[in-house]
Formats: sequence, C-alpha cells, structure tokens
Amino acid sequence: MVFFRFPFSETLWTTEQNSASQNVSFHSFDQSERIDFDGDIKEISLADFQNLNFFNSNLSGELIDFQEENQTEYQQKLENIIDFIKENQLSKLVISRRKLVSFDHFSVDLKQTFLNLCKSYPNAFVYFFIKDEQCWIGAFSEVLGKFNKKTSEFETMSLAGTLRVEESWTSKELEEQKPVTLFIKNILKNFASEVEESETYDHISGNIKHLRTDFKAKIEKVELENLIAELHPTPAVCGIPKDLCQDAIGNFESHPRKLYAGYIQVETLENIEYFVNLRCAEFFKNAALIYVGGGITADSSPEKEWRETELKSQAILKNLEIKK
Ligand SMILES: C=C(O[C@@H]1C=C(C(=O)O)C=C[C@H]1O)C(=O)O
Repeated sequence: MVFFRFPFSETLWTTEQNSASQNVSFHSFDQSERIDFDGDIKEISLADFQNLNFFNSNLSGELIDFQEENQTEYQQKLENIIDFIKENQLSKLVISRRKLVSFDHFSVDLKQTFLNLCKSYPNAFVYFFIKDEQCWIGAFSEVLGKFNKKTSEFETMSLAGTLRVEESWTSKELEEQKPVTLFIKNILKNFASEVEESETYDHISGNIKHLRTDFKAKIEKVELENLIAELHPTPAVCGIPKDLCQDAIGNFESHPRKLYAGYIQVETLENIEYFVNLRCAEFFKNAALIYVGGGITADSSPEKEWRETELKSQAILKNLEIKK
C-alpha cells in the first residue's frame, strides 16, 4: 500500500486496492524499475490512518553486510570527482551517498514518521509505501512536472544550490543552479512556442534553502511523456551532458540509486504530477538507508559537500518516530 499527501494540503490519500486503474507509480533514477500501485486514488481520514500500525519490525526485507561510506572515503572520492569535472569541463555533476540508521537499539513507528514529515514539510509531497519487500518514505518539494489536463498548461522548476537558511548565496550556488535553468528552458522551447520564466528566488525546505526558478508552458498532451523523458533526470539530480553524467554517476557511486532521484507520478482528475524523489529513505526490518546527494562543481569543497549531505539527511532523521 501507498499513502501520500500533496504540497500545501492536509488531506491524506491512498489507493483503492480493488480497482485495476493505475494512478500512482514510482520510477527509479535509471528508469530500469517502476513500481505501480493499483486502484483509484481515495482519501483516507487521519483517524483511519492513525488506526493502522506499521513498524520496522513488520517489514520483511533485511539489510545485510552494509558498509557505510565514511566521511574520509566520501571526501576522497569527491577529490577525484572534482578532477574529473575539471578534465571534462562539466558545469556540475550530482553525487550521492547512503547514510545508515541501524535499528539495533530502537524501533521506528513508520506511520508516525510519515505524519511527522507531513507536519515538518507543508510544501512537500510526502509519501510512505510498503510493497513486496520494499518500503520507502520521502518528503520533498521539487516538481519535475505538473500537467493540467483541462488547460494543457505544464509547470516545472529549476531547483539547485543548497545552504542553511541563515547563510548568503555565493557564486558557487548561483553558478550551480544556472545549468539546471538553462537545460529546462531549452527542452521546454522544443515543446512550446512560449515559455514563461519567473525570477530566481529562495525555496525553503526545513532548515535549508535552495535557489528556484519556475517555468510555465502550454504543451500538447500527446507530448507529455516525451517531455518528461527528456527532462528526467535534470541536472538538479544528474548533470549535463546527461549521458556522460549518468555514466559517471554509475562509475563513481558505490551503490545503485534505486528510487532515489527518480520520480513519483500521480494522476488525479485535474492533473498529472511528477515529483522528484529526494529527501527519502529505504526502510528495512533492521535499518534504514537515507539517500542524500548534492551538485559537485569545479569550485566544490569536499568537506562542505559532506556537510551538505549531512544537513539534507536531517529531513528524514529528525522526523523518525523512535520507540525505545
Ligand atoms: C540531490 C539532492 O538535492 C538536489 C540537489 C541540490 C543541490 O545540489 O544543491 C538541491 C536540491 C535538489 O535539487 C538531494 O537532496 O539528495
């Protein structure tokens, strides 16, 4: 089953398990995996949701022989990546790692963790699912696309650059967000005669902020799938050129990204929406893996990049409902 909540809303949703339609699907970063949830979307009251019980001990998948990449190893790898970026003159490459949370000494209430995230991140798409051996929870506000079925209007955003809310932007973050904006604009221009672009402004997500530019364009409905295929993965989660960066990610990262940095597709009566799957974690019976990454540029400091991933991991960590 799957539960989710849309940005700026309090209603909780799930899917009706007795209908064959498919309106919710999770797509892996490399597009090799897709998890579909059968059934029409239906509202679930908070009281009904509260009556359900999901703990890590109910999960069947176990994490075995996991070696967590430590700070020294990660920073050394980033040194090599920065050399690679310079050699290939890349404007950015997004690299990630997995942070281990072991459940040896406590258990986690998954339902309450989801509710905590709903409360902490009102602007996020928040989800929680268990299907077969898999369980994921995530909460983030980056939209890959929102298509209005009535007006054919398509909205998307360029989101990149990360600092603590109280810090001031430097050229590093400004330069890091620009290729994302340019990439999105160039693709949209192939699908629409007019593309509306907003000013770039701060997008707050808990204790951190990102730079954000919004886009609007009218597109043909038949082109929607092609547009999403061209947009994903944007340089917010990958890099440009896309193919070279996807290969580099495969070579440098020591883990498969699975659903992290992929997208979640939800179709309602009015819209077809695509949310970027970040600030998320994969849950097992004995542990969770929090997936976190960031855009690396020629100007990156490996230590700051490590800290940025630690900061991003707080989104899940701080909202875990722990029972001793
Ligand atoms: C890659 C992540 O986030 C993305 C990368 C960002 C960055 O590099 O500054 C900012 C927001 C997201 O688009 C993540 O949260 O793991």
